[in-house]
Amino acid sequence: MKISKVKLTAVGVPRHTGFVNKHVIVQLETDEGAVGIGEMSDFSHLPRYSVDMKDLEATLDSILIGKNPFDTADINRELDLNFPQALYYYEKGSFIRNGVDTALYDVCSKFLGVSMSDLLGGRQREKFKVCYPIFRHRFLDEVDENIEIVRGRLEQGFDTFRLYVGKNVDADEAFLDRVYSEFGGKVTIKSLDFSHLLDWKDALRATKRLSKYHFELVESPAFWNDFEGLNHFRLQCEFPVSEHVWSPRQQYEMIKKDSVDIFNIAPVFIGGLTAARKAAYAAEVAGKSVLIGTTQELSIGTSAMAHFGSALPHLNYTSDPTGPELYIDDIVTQKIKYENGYLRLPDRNIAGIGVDLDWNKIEKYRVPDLSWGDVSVHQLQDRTSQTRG
Ligand SMILES: O=C(O)C(=O)C[C@@H](O)[C@H](O)C(=O)O
Ligand SMILES: [Mg+2]
Ligand SMILES: [Mg+2]
Repeated sequence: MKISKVKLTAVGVPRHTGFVNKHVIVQLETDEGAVGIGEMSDFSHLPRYSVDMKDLEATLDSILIGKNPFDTADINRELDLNFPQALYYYEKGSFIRNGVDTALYDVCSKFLGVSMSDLLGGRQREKFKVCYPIFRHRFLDEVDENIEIVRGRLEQGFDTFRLYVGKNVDADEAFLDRVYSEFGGKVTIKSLDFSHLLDWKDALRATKRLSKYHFELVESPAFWNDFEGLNHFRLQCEFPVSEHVWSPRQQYEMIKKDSVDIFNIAPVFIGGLTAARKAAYAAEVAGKSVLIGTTQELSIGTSAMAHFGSALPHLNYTSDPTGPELYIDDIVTQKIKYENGYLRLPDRNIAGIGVDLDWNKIEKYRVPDLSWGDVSVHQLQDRTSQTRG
C-alpha cells in the first residue's frame, strides 16, 4: 500500500467558554482506497505565528506520497527532520507530526480490518477515568460560575476535576472551599495545575496554602524546562508531581534530575502515537507513572488517545482528555463517548480509529487558514473569550 495524497482541512470550533480553537483534519489517501484520518489539534496556543495550510499540504505531499504507511518508524524519522523536536510545550511541529502519525495508524488498522488499539499494544481496559478542567481564576467573582460548572458536570457523571491555579490564590482557595463545603466527598480534585506560570518556590508556597483541601497531585509547578526546580519542589512537597512531556530530550533531563513522579503524555505535545509510546516506555523504565494529558482535542484526537491509553500498564492516575465535552460541537458523525467520568474506547470490532468524518459539520466549521484574529494573551492562556482586563 502506498500513500497517494495528503489532504488538510482547517476548522474553528468554539468552546462553551466562547473561545474558538483551530484544528486541522488530516486525510491520508492510499492506492488501496483506504483513507487514514488524523487531527493536528489546537493550533490556538502561543506563540502567535500560524502555519500556511497550502504550503504545509505541499510539504507533506512531498514527504509522504509513495511511502508505505506501515513504515511508521521511517516516516516519523522524516517528520522529525522536517518538524523537529523542540524544548517547548506548544511546538506546532509536534501538532503536525501528531496529525500525520495518527492517520498512519488509522489507515493501517483499517487496511488490516482491526481496531487501532491492536496496533498500539492491544487493550488492558475498555475505558479510563478522566477529569474535567476548571480554568484559572483571575477574579474572585469567577468562583460562582466555576462552581456552576462543577454542579452541571457532576450531574453528567464527571466527579473528578482539575484546577488551574496560580494567578489569584485567594480565588483558588475560595473555589476549593466552596467545592468541599457544597459537594463534600462527591467531588475529587485531581490536581492543581500551575501551567509553568510560577517559579518553584512560589508554587510551593501556594501548594502549602491550598493543601488543607484534598487534591491528588500537582502539575507544572516550575518554569519551563526548570528540571532542577521541579526536583526541589518535588522533594519539599508531599504530593506527587506531574509534568507534560514535550520532547525526548526534556524527558531525559527530567529522568536524570528525578524531577517528577508522573509523566503527563499527550501525543499532540510529543508529536504522535509513535513518540508517545516511546515516552511511555521511558517512563516505565524509569519507574514513573503516566497519565494521559490533553490539548483538548476533538473526537479524532481524543479517540487516538483512548486507543493509546488502553494498553498502558502504568496509567496510575486520572487522565485529562475531555475535549469533545468542552466544544459546542464536533466534526465526526458519532462523538467519542464518556460514561460516568470515563472515556470509553470505540468498539473493538470497528476497524481503525473508530470515528468517521461528518462533512456537513466540517463545512460548518471550516476556516480558510490558521490566522489568529484579535485574541489576547489572557484568552489564549485561560482558553476563554472573556475580555475583562
Ligand atoms: O494540562 C494542561 O496544561 C492543559 O490542558 C493545557 C490547556 O491549555 C489545553 O491545551 C487547552 O487547550 O485547554
Ligand atoms: Mg497541564
Ligand atoms: Mg490546547
